[in-house]
Parts: sequence; C-alpha cells; structure tokens
Amino acid sequence: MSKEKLEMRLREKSAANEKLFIPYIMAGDGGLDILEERINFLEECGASAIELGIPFSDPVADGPTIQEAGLRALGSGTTLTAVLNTLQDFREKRSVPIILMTYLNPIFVYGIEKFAIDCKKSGVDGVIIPDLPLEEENIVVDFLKENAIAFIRLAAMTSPKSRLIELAAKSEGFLYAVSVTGTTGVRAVHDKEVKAYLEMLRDNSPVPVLAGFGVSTIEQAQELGSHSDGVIVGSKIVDLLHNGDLAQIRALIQGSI
Ligand SMILES: O=P(O)(O)OC[C@@H](O)[C@@H](O)c1c[nH]c2ccccc12
Repeated sequence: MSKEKLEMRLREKSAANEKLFIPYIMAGDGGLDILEERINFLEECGASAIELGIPFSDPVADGPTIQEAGLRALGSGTTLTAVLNTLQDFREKRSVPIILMTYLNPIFVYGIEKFAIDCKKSGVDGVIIPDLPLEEENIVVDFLKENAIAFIRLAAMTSPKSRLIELAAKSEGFLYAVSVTGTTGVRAVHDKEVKAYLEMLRDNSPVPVLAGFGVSTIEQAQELGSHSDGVIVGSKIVDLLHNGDLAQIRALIQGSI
C-alpha cells in the first residue's frame, strides 16, 4: 500500500475508460466495528479509492452534514489511534486505496513522524490535510515521502492561476480540485468557471484531477467528470450511509463511473 499503489490503481481505472469516483466517509460514524464492512461495500460498488475522515472537534472546512457525522463519531469514542489500529486489522484483506483526511491538530498531538510511520503500517496510501497551507507543508511532507504515502493537495478556485499551476505540478496521488467556494455540502449549481479551472489543472497535473464539494447527483458527477478525471462525493454518501440507503449509493457510484 503506497503512493505508487494509489496512482497505479487510478491509472488502471482511467485506462479502462472509467471515470474515477472517491466516496468520503467519516471514520467511526456508526461505530468503528462497521468500518471494514462499509469500505468493502464501497469498493464493491466501484469506488476508485476511499477518503476516510478522522473526526475532529474543530472541523473548519466541513459543512453541516460532515460536522454532524464527526460529532457522532467522536461520541462513539473514535480517535486517530483507534482508526489506524482498525485499518491495520484488516489491511491484508483490503485492496481499495485509503486516503486519510485529517486536520493538522490530531497529527501534531499524535506526533508527525509516528503518524507517517503508522499510516504506512496500517496500509494508508495517501493523506489530505485541509488546514495545512502550501507554504508550511514541509513539516509533514518529508515524513510522508519517507513512508511512500501520497500527500494530496487541495486546489481552490479562488487561488491565483500562478499558484494553481505550481500546486498542480507538485501534485501526488491525485489533485483534489475544490469546485465551489465555501465549505462542503450538497449544492445545486456549479459556476461556469469550473470547467476552465478543471481543464487548466488537468493540463498542469501529472496525476488525475478529481472535482469535489457540492456533488450529489449522477448528472453533476457526469458533468464535472467530462472536464476532469472524476469526482469526490462526501455529504451525500455520509447521509445515505447514515440512513442505510445502500441501493442509492450503489446507483450513484455506478451511474457516475
Ligand atoms: O461533502 P461534499 O460537498 O460532497 O464535499 C466532499 C467533502 O465533504 C470531503 O472530501 C471532505 C470532508 N471534509 C473535508 C475538509 C476539507 C476538504 C474536503 C473534505
């Protein structure tokens, strides 16, 4: 499990003419006991990788649905340590790449180097840290590199073009193209500039570009997917899982890839 594995898996899917689909789930929502089952289900539906959120008390970039899932997960005692241990327990049985999404604070508390080492032990392939700015990423990136874990960067539509080009050129694993302005959550319309933004990132990135934030329907996934390599869907998946609506999750993923 590694950055190479993640990149290879995404390349294979794209080469088979599939659009990529990465569902986001909150670790510990519903209890950590069901994490393995949920990951297996999403893989079986056709997920290209899983973005796994670590619950945090101050989730500044999360919308209301993800925040509520985080509160449920914290309420059931979910910690970064517990998530890594759970992932390690079934790493041999799993083949879908895992990307951890965590804020910087839990990593600091855990210890940055230990975090990178334990991610590798647990079979984590990539990490997203939404509150770590480009200028300060060195405090984490070197440790991730030593452990062959992809550091997945987030591009914002409000960034100047020169910064986006720099970011795209450095991207590893995949480039997470935030395709709205604001926090996560289900939204109905997408700006017209999204298309040009995604295509510019694609022209400059050595790895796939996935559009995320505000995607909740097959139509949106297909529309964004026609200007990118695929989509990331968070709030909608979290909601459907919470309601136990597995048939709709399957339909959403299969209609989008
Ligand atoms: O929920 P949405 O609108 O589908 O967006 C994905 C998003 O939730 C997920 O990728 C995510 C959850 N928390 C984040 C914090 C920052 C960046 C991304 C995320």
